[in-house]
Amino acid sequence: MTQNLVRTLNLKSYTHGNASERAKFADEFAAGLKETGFITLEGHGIDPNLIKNNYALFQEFFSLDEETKRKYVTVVSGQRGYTPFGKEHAKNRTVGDLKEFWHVGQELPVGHPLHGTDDYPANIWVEELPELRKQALNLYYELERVARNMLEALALHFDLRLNFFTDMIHNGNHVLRAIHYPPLEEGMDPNAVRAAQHEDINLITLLCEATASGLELLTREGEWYPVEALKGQIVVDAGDMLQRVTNGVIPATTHRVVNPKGENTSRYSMPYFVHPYSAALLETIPACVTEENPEKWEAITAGDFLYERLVEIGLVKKK
Ligand SMILES: O=C(O)CCC(=O)C(=O)O
Ligand SMILES: [Fe+2]
Repeated sequence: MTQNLVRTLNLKSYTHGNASERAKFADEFAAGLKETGFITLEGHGIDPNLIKNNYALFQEFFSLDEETKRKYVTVVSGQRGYTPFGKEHAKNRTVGDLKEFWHVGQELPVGHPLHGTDDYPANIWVEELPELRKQALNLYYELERVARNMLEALALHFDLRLNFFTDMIHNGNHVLRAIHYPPLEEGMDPNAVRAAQHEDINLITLLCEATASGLELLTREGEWYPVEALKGQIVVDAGDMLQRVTNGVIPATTHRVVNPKGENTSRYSMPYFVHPYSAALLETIPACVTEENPEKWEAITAGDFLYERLVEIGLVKKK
């Protein structure tokens, strides 16, 4: 494979461009999501040191002893704090993925009607790493800013009002997930993989460059293809919720993380799952319904959709 299938875009041509540059960015973003499901993004303006500091702090967290880490396992929903190794599995699989991770969620102001509700449990923080809170929240809101730009561009592409998606993600239930994939151990389940093939649940996902390769996308021709990001790039892909509101015009991207082929080392990554607020209705964009592409899904709230999927992947028990 000589040519890179994944398009690289520069966000500055949207945020600082003229009308035609903005339209070009929007159309290329949508084209990338349709062709391969991924694009790599430059010019997003996130300070490389912020990403570096977060990786360093989360690496420190994952290297704490098991007993200390287990203090941060939450009972609420797996949506905040620590999830131990092997718990999450892809939809329709029973073997757990070879990863442990930490979740940071939206912080709503005290007094906000949704503050502290089941949908927005409070974040928990690591006593042993007091610096983590500030660094993780800074990254969280920087990624939210980039997500807003990307979703506004998508609205432009679909000829919708520009705030069509950004209204949905106001106080969105986004999750920043810091993942550690430890080195493979001898005697592990031969079927276990770092992250089995799946689609993300949310609208779009932004991933700061991981510390090692392994991420792969499934092409429309059914072949696995490595997604490589250069230092400082963010990779962006489409989730189930975007597939749903676009009536499949933008399919959810199937991807996975394969086990290391060369050196057996840890891998760290930080996906940011961009979610609507829980009561937002996932309704089909009328222009995405045509005679050849009749409406596929009924409207559902983002919260109900998320709940169904969290049960399927083992992070939440059915009520
Ligand atoms: O680790 C990665 O690069 C991707 C992880 C991922 O796909 C996920 O957690 O949904
Ligand atoms: Fe994913």
